[in-house]
Amino acid sequence: MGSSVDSMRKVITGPGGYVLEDVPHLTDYIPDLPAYPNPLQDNPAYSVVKQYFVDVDDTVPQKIVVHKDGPRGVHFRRAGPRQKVYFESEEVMAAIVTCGGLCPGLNTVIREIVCSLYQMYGVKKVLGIDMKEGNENEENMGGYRGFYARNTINLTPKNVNDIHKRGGTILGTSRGGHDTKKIVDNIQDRGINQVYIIGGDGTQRGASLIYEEIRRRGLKVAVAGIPKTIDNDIPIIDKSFGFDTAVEEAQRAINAAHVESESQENGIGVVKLMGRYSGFIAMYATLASRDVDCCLIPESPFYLEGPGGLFEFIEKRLKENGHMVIVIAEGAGQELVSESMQSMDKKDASGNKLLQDVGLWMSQEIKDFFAKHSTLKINLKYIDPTYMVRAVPSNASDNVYCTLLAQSCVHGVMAGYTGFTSGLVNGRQTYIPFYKIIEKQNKVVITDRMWARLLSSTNQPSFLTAKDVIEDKKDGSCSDDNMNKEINCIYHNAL
Ligand SMILES: Nc1ncnc2c1ncn2[C@@H]1O[C@H](COP(=O)(O)OP(=O)(O)O)[C@@H](O)[C@H]1O
Ligand SMILES: O=P(O)(O)OC[C@H]1O[C@](O)(COP(=O)(O)O)[C@@H](O)[C@@H]1O
Ligand SMILES: [Mg+2]
Repeated sequence: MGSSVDSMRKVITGPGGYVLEDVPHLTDYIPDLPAYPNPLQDNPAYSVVKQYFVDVDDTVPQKIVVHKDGPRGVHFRRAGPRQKVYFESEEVMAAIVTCGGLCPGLNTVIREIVCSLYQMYGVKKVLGIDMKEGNENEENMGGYRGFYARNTINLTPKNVNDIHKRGGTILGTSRGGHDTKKIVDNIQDRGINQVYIIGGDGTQRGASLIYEEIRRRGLKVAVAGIPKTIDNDIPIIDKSFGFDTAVEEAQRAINAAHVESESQENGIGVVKLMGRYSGFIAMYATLASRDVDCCLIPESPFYLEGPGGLFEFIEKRLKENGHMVIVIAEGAGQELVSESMQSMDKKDASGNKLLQDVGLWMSQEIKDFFAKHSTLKINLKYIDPTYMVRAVPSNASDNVYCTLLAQSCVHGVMAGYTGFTSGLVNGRQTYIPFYKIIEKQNKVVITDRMWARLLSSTNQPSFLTAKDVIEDKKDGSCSDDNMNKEINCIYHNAL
């Protein structure tokens, strides 16, 4: 076995091309840290479970589909309770923060972190980095800004008892305002030694900077992330929590579009769904619904006019069926909108591109085209349920998923791991180092099998020429990584 460690990466290699992308541990920079027996060994609920503690050498492969002659490949540390912990119950002062956009399941994760700390590890001090109510001052918003607002809420199993039944986050959230030094000063001032950060790709980037600064200062503070993204755009993990709920909620809008369109002559229902850079919600909602005739996502450029274009397809489908439903992800076709409207290059406080309303724009373009160039008299209804899919409470399967993510995260932190994100990889809970989570964004690969499944289910044009496909494959974007993710998404959705 070989190993290489720098301040960012801990990589262990083994026979047959085995690679472990390990996560940092507090003892990497505080060598004489005392360890204690895990209190779970005396917990009646767990002590009867054979092999409840995870073997330190257990790891989970990133790819489960491998060629018989291929290397064993990248692995991640398996999550779960360890024999030893590096925090005594009484010394723990934990903090939980939620950042970025909303996502179903945020409250479930908060609840389960609190309950796991209290009930499994006997911890009594858990703070929520909270939004101060009734004050419009920017300093008092939730998310990372909440660290400077000096506003915390004591979280106990009692006061989080039924929060998982509510959408949103009881702690509030925000975009922008990440100041690493100020945040770490605040963590130090308050005596916080465990930080649980729930958020998307931007949040995990921020969490990674916080971890690095804490390590630079040599503090005994563990930093852990729980990946949150409604868009499912975080790499490596099978899927993000709340995604199933969002897809389910999107069905309601698609159903409405279908009922509306079917009830009128040449009815067209247009539904806009979330997906700034990645079209996973639109793709899965389309595959689930079977009422959708055309799904448009940011990863698949499309065009309106001429042979093989959207207008031609709409006309054909209306002549065949008398009605149709189009699902469009909000990030799709942005270049077309910019061409025809004044280009808007604005960003939000976190630096995310602000989008123009492609659904509204496309609906108008379709109406104009049919008014001017077709004998068909269309009836178009535009449905925009974007925020509805993320403001709802998480469904049953997401609740279970959130619970396991939160428990895994707490076990990892108590065991002294830091600088990691808790994530599901090939159906197993793992610890993934921050740098792997933030190195790229997960996108739908339109030359992979899942998109082909969608195209064959809707029978829509691919808007791609053979030349585009060859160039896309040359780019290497047809990755095995994504293939694995898709296989797993199907597997989990099927459960
Ligand atoms: N590159 C970055 N470095 C540090 N903090 C970041 C970075 N990108 C985003 N953040 C912070 O993370 C928080 C959430 O980011 P945002 O992009 O809005 O949502 P999400 O985490 O869901 O992607 C914001 O407070 C933002 O300032
Ligand atoms: O209007 P807001 O709150 O900025 O949120 C809109 C955006 O949030 C998203 O849901 C993604 O947000 P996150 O990266 O925070 O998960 C996008 O799909 C959408 O464009
Ligand atoms: Mg994001």
